[in-house]
Amino acid sequence: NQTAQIYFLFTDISDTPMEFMVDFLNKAKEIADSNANIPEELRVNLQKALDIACGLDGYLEKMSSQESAPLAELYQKTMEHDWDKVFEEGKTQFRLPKECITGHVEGQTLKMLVHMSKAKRILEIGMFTGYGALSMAEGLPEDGSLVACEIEQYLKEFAKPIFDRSPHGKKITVKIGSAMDSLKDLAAAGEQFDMVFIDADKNNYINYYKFILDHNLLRLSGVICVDNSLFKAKVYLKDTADVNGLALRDFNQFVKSDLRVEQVIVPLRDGISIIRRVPMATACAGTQVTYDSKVTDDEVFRGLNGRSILDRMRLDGRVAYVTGAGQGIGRAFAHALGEAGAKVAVVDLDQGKAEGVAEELTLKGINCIAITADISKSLDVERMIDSIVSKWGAIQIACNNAGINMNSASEDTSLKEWDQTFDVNLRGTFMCCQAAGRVMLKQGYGKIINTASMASLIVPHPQKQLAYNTSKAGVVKLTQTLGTEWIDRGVRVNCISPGIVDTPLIHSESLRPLVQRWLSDIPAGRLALVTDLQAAVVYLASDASDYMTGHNLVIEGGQSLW
Ligand SMILES: C[S@@+](CC[C@H](N)C(=O)[O-])C[C@H]1O[C@@H](n2cnc3c(N)ncnc32)[C@H](O)[C@@H]1O
Repeated sequence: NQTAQIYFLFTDISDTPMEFMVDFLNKAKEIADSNANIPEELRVNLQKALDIACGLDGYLEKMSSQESAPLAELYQKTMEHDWDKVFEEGKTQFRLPKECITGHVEGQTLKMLVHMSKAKRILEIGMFTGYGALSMAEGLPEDGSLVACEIEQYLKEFAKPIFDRSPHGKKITVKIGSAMDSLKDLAAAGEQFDMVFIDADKNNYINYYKFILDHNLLRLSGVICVDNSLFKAKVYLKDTADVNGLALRDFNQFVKSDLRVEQVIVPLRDGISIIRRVPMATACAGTQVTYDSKVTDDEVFRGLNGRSILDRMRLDGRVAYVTGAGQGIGRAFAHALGEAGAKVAVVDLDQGKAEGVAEELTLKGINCIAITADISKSLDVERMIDSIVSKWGAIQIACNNAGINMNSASEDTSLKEWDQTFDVNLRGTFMCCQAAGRVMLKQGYGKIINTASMASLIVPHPQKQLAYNTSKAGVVKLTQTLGTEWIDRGVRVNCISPGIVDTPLIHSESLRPLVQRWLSDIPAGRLALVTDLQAAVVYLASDASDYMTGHNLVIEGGQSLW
């Protein structure tokens, strides 16, 4: 049986419930085969059970993504090493069984959990030769880090050359000593982790777990993974006398009853518990928890409607549009709203640009459509709103960002330039606000975010831009008026006033020489980047800003204050 052969390549000592099951079935099958009185049907059924049990681990190995070359090397080096000899030579304090390595499927599972939980800081308790540590480090972002606690100095040296060969090894710091002492040091230093992997001495699991939660080593909504939580099935077998099995049984029960967390045990290999720290609202739901008298049990403590502040900034299920989204600030707004969970209509005068940004969003898994519209034309504005509503049935977020800027000395400003600027910047913004506002007033909910400008507050110089400055001052007054007129019907209107933003527009031949001059006027010492504005649009689009209306949120590196 080929799958059985693959399976036996990986381990020669039974260590997991499935491996024990295979052993027992093999023995039963042997007995059946050597006994002529056994009914054929029993033999056939035993073989079927054996095929299922035998095939599982090999199949999981084959179907899980391949491990990296350094991980494969680490696995092989661990398997080939003579661990009894190093123990007898006094190089390790304990006799280390090579089977305690996490290995391919579990390593990939941990790496996947790191990705899914977006962990940046990981704590591992019990590193052995570093297979799990390196697997998790591979799932971390470039600036992520992992602290591995290990009692054996020998193992740190064993793992080092392979960590050094991996591009992810630099994320790992090994702390040698008893894990409990290391946890105390980490807590004293105020460290916190997004994910903890407990995989050391089984009798201490409960102490590690309690210490981690009681000393806030796990951040809010962090995850603890625990290896061997099925402990060779001993946690649920009635006749268990094994101390480690009993320790794990108590541990599982303790976690199950702990209101601060939720747990599942995944029956992979020897069992992996995934334990999530729950928000206070979930922890307290349906329970009569009585706190210490110093605790104020209110919405600040539990989170408004049970949602933490970052959850309240999520835009999942909302429909947004952004005008002028083909480039610059509008493109950054479209990405930001999409990343926060909204569906986004990417609106631009230039069809190619709108489609380009929509393609970017699609690649990131954001639901979107591209719409070509000239927002200075009322028919285009109506068509834009109608197509969004017919596609998605609502509009919760309207981001009126499209604008133009032309430079001329005021004595030379033509009426054509004035009208064109006002047609887009003010009349166009008004038409968009009105069309989106009508939909939102009917819904009883909406967030309008207009792009104004620092030019609404100061007169940027030395460039001359009368029409632009005046139109943007108009956008602020439009925002204030609508913001107060519609708030009692659930529609908030705010605007963002960026300072001078580093977009292709300011690299034009006429403006480029002015950059040095502008920089000397900006306390922050640099121009704004479009990414500096993204959090503001998400905040104003979210429930977290519900009490804010008619506001002009100025983001200019302090320029308007000098
Ligand atoms: C099951 S192995 C860890 C496997 C490892 N997580 C991996 O990915 O391959 C357990 C490790 O915990 C270490 N260990 C046991 N007791 C410890 C303690 N009190 N403090 C720190 N490490 C300990 C052992 O030396 C051993 O290397």
